[in-house]
Amino acid sequence: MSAPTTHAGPRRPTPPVLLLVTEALRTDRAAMVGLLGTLTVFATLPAGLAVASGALVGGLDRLRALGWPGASRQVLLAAAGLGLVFLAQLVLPMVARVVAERVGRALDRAVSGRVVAALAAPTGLERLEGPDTQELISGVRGGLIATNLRDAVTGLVNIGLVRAAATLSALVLLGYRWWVALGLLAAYLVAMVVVSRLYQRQLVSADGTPAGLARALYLKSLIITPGAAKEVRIFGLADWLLAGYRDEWSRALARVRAERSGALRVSVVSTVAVAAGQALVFVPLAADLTAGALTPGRFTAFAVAAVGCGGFLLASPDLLHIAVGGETVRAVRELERSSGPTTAGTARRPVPRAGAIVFDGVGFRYPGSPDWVLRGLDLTIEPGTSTAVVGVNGAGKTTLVKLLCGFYRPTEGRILVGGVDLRDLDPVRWQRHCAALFQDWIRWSLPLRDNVLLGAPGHPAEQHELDEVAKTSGLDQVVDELPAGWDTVLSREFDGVDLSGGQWQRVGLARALWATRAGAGVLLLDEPTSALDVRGETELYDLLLAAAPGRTVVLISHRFATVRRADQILVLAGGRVVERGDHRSLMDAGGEYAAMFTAQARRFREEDQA
Ligand SMILES: Nc1ncnc2c1ncn2[C@@H]1O[C@H](COP(=O)(O)OP(=O)(O)OP(=O)(O)O)[C@@H](O)[C@H]1O
Repeated sequence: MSAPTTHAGPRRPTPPVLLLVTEALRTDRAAMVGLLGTLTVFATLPAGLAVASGALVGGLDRLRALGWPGASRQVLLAAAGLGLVFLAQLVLPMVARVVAERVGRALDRAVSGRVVAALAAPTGLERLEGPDTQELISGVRGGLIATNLRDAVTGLVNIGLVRAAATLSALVLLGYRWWVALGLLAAYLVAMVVVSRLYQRQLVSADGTPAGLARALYLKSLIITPGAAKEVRIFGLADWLLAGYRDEWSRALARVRAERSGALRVSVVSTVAVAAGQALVFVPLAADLTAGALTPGRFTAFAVAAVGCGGFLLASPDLLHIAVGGETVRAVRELERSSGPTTAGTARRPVPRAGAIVFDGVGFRYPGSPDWVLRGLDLTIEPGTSTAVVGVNGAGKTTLVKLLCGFYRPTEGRILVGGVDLRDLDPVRWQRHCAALFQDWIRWSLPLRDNVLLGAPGHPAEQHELDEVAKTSGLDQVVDELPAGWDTVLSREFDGVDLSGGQWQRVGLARALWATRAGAGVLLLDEPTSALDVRGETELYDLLLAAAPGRTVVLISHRFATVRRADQILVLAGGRVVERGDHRSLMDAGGEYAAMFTAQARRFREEDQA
């Protein structure tokens, strides 16, 4: 049953100004209230200017008629008022801009932190890989959010200052002739709508720009990234990367630039048209002055008010900054909304201590992809046993592990853990229960000790336990050779050392093992030892199994010498398990496994003989 509809049409999106003001108030209420107060005071200044200059001219008029000291009080008061207004007009915008800068920076920090928190919160990867999220991530990483929000808050203040002042000036004109004030206001409103539309169009044309800019910056960064340095040199990629960077950069900005020049033309035309309207106000004013219907003082007050209305004409980039900042806030709110249910959903059952892992008719397509990676997948992994998964490249082995970790939900079918659907388990506890080493595990630029301990942050680190883990993963020799042992930073970038591929793999294994020590019951290894020689890998696997008694181990490997030791071997093809059994039974069956094993064994024999 679908949820009852609460409104007839799509809801109007909240205007960017409102979004920015509410977020800014949430971030730094005191500064924002001060800012709004400053704006309110500033808004009265042009009206004050009109009144004070009118009073001064009127006073001078009286002075001519009455002389000193009869009109002196009015003249002096008006002059003092005028001076105060000028001073405030000078000081208040400066104060407002400084406060706006502070609020903008605070907002930027808060929003960037919220994006990171929202991205880190979900246990699944779907949201993280979505194109909208990618754009936000590009924005956070490239510092674009920082610029967006700071410029938007400053823009709010700039526009707020002039618009508020212009509105009060228009109100002063009401005291002259209501139809003049309203006519002028109507003309300005039309111009404002036209200009806002133009900026909105610019915003639409900027859609996708952050992603384009991020691609460009990525290409440029490759030229100076140590990790890419070898290939950049050996294949002579520097020129190609630089050209690609320039190309992506200008393509990303091409539409924005084209739109910007169009916008400039139209805003100039609308500004001139409205300025002409404003000038027309001086016709009745002059006529009334000449006819004696207006005193020189009142004429001056209204003339100054008419000029003060010019703030409406402002078609500045601030409007674009406000629109962009508003969109950023909207996107962040949307991200937070969509991240919420994944973490705080209904799935709260504790992880069963015992019981098999069962894939029951599991089918899976990656979000947005029409292709089934797995379909009709049935398999059982008994607790405390080892299972090896084999299959050709792209068969879906890693995908199977990712589903098991709860990074994605099956498109169809279900995964049961001790009889409980994975969807109903507490996702965070389940992920802590799985220790995994993926093909692309992280090489933290941190001391070796942290590289291992991060397998279970917060778990008390006893040195003898760390040493045992190092022994099991073959890391002990590496520790002995490192200049500062466990405290050696594993990165040259941070004044440390770098390890070989095989040594790094042992670090990764030690991390996964540390997680099992901390209580993880399932050990998932996705080609964890591909950089080791065959003998090293086989020995290591034996050690691992011995070091993780009672743990459920799932191993993905293309090395059959290792695979053969598993209690159960699954052959994956066409998205399903096509063969299962232990090494002996699969060899006896003479199927795909036997063929792959024999081919690999023959190759190794030939290599040995050679
Ligand atoms: N994040 C993703 N989004 C869309 N498709 C993906 C994603 N990750 C993997 N795939 C696709 O899913 C299929 C299975 O990939 P998977 O990595 O599970 O294969 P594999 O058996 O582990 O391969 P290999 O032996 O090469 O590691 C491939 O066609 C791959 O392109």
